Amino acid sequence: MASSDSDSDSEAPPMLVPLSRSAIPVTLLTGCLGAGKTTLLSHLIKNAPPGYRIAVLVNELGASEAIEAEFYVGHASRRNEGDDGSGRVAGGDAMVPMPQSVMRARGGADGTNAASASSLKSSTPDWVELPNGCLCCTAKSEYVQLLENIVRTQPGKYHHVVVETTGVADPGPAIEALWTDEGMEACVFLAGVVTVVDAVHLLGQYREKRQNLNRKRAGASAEADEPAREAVLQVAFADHVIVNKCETAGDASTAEAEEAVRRINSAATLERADRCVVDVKRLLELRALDGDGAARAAASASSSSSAPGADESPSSSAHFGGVNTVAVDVSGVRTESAVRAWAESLLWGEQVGCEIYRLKAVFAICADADGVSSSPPRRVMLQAVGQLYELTDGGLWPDANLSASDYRSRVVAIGRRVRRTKLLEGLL
Ligand SMILES: Nc1nc2c(ncn2[C@@H]2O[C@H](COP(=O)(O)OP(=O)(O)OP(=O)(O)O)[C@@H](O)[C@H]2O)c(=O)[nH]1
Repeated sequence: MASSDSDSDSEAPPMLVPLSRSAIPVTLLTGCLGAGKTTLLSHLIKNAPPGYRIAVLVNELGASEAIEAEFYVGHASRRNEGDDGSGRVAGGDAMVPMPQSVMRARGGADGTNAASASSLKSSTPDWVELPNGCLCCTAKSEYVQLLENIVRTQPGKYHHVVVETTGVADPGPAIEALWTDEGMEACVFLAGVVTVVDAVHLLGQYREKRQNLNRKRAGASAEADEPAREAVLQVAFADHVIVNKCETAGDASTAEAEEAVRRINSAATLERADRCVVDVKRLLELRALDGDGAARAAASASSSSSAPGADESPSSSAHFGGVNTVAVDVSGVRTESAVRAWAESLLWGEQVGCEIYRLKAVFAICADADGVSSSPPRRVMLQAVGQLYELTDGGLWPDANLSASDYRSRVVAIGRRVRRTKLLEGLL
């Protein structure tokens, strides 16, 4: 319905309708303190295609009880106007994030900050109010609403949203919130999880974890190993990992860091970088959470994670709190009901003995949930994040002339204490 709030509105030119009304991708950016997340944001914003506007939401857990929330808005087009959008970003060792366009608020006790919000609103149209609260544990609904605000109140303004989680966050709840909120599906979708790791310090963080575990066994506090635990989780939940600071780390340490990433999560794509100079197009076009993303990840999980016995090797995951990747291939066709029963038992069962963070699979399905059979079978992709899962129909299996036993389904699981035998239960 047309709005006629004021005379000025009626005289204004009609609002431009975005060329594409499709949902806006949201990329979740994680990584340990100092790994290079801000450096990556700066690189993304400066090198996005002209006119491609990225809203960046930063949520940090401060040293005190107070939560600091910031909202940056990147203007990719400024680089074409002789201004990189920051005034201070380019050059030098100290990378400073988009300071000209930073808006900051500290929420009040009631979760709002009306006074500063209104003064900021008057000075900039880019203000979005962020209630107080931690993105990853208490502010799920506010976080979702904020993203809705960014997209719905300024239609057509942004082409992409990047949410940077705090440097010590477990990204699981944030991913689940984004992936599941039905109200958001109309205007935004989770495009993928990008994790920046520091090639110089990654292995040190994991070694620290082992030391902390030893200390814990000797009676130290349970919180002692939290940062390292989160470092492992950030890699485990990733769809794309940027191994940063490679030049400083040198070839040997970089290779070791890559090997560590692969052992935790061999389904994620991996990219080396210095100062997070990465392929911007690849990052902006990441679509990891759809059916095709599941198929790509399942196909590319390294063969080492599918080797029988690899999951039982003490060295495979001991350094990483038992977090590993296991890939299995199974032949034959299955019904959708059987696949759902298998997934629910694995993800929801109380006696499973493992904890699944991400699950990606491609199945040959001979009958849908209503029992309607298909010959050739259908290609159905499965994605799971934590306890949530989704099946996506990929159409008829491309090769129609196989005998039933020649269809090969593939499952890749990333989690804690994942075992081949456990994945295969209910599939064979
Ligand atoms: N030597 C080197 N330093 C880098 C590289 N990338 C980033 N840095 C520096 O590392 C420091 C941390 O980088 P940031 O981008 O602020 O890291 P961050 O992940 O945003 O850090 P937090 O916000 O504290 O979590 C900065 O001083 C960067 O300039 C790199 O490839 N090599």
